[in-house]
Amino acid sequence: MIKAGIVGGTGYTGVELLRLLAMHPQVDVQVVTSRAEKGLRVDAVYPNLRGFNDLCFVAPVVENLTACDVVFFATPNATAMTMAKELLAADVKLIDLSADFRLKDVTVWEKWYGAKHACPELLEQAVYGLPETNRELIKHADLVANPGCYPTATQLGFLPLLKANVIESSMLIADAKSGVSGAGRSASVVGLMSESGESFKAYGVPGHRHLPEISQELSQLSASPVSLTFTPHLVPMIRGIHATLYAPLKETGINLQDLFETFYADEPFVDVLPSGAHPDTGDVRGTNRCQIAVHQPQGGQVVTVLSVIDNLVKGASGQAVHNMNIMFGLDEKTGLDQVGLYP
Ligand SMILES: NC(=O)C1=CN([C@@H]2O[C@H](COP(=O)(O)OP(=O)(O)OC[C@H]3O[C@@H](n4cnc5c(N)ncnc54)[C@H](OP(=O)(O)O)[C@@H]3O)[C@@H](O)[C@H]2O)C=CC1
Ligand SMILES: CC(=O)N[C@@H](CCC(=O)OP(=O)(O)O)C(=O)O
Repeated sequence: MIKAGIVGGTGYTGVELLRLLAMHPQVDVQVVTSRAEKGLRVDAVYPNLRGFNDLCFVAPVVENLTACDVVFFATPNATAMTMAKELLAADVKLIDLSADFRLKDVTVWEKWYGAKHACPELLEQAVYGLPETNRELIKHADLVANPGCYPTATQLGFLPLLKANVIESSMLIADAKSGVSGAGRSASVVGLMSESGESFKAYGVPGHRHLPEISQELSQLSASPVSLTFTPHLVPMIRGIHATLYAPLKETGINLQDLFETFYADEPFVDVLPSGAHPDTGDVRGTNRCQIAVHQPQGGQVVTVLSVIDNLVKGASGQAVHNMNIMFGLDEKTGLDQVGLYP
């Protein structure tokens, strides 16, 4: 059994990790941290875990985690980087759900995250954990930077088109919408029912911190430079991301459906829907799946890709478990092969 620890076990992605790992046949969660709930039983704070977890929350300190084989950081940005070096030195593999190790250039990271990076020397060895692009590197990684939720939905939609070099990579548009759980569990005015219910707004239009992440990763796959306009929106739902992606086609006679189906034929967690489909976030809720549809409206010059995920699963904790399966040589679907909730 793989001995796992979770730092930040009371947040939305931490609790989602606890749910997914409770159903994983080869993982034993041995440590779960929380500063606020330290000493309390996990299943007293989260009764949905009764019968699946008899641990108590402990403090997030290195000494509590060094006996683990793998530690997941489900913590705010700038937290994992304060403990990563010591844990790696103790032979613990790390999967960070935050953005601490996603960007390769420390000056770019410090600009977008507004903090000083505590261990820029680890950025080089960190592997960006999008299995669909980095599977071979993830197999041998000790430190995995789990992708952001918007970047996951966006990259998976653009990837087949960029790899096939059939779109103008300097004119990409990503119009993405997220449910409110994307903002985490901390209390905030924007998360109030009376603020986000029955209402819909864009935010981060001048620049969102996921822009450099998406640009960095897509640039590595593209034959020509990538330029992206990215607009996130907050929608009144709890889970889910819907990304509507646009790009000009270099030519119009391409069989886009065939291109996407072939590209993702062997991917366990990317499901290309039949021609003409309109994916629904409700169909991937609670699953590690990304469902994608590709359209060419009126047979014109622009390709429109629709990409949906559950932000807490494929956009965070499910993808983290997928990465763990790859790092430990398990069948990639272990613990993740589930049918979504409906409705
Ligand atoms: N929500 C989402 O859809 C997604 C989130 N992410 C990323 O995953 C990470 C976690 O997100 P989410 O679960 O939403 O966040 P939450 O705000 O819901 O939870 C944060 C958790 O971290 C703990 N924590 C906070 N500060 C510290 C600290 N300094 N040291 C140790 N533990 C700390 C908190 O517990 P306590 O304070 O009690 O210690 C809590 O358990 C973030 O970096 C987020 O950006 C990535 C993709 C999607
Ligand atoms: C709806 C909402 O607020 N979403 C968050 C992004 C989700 C996330 O957690 O992103 P990181 O992992 O990169 O921090 C936001 O826009 O800040």
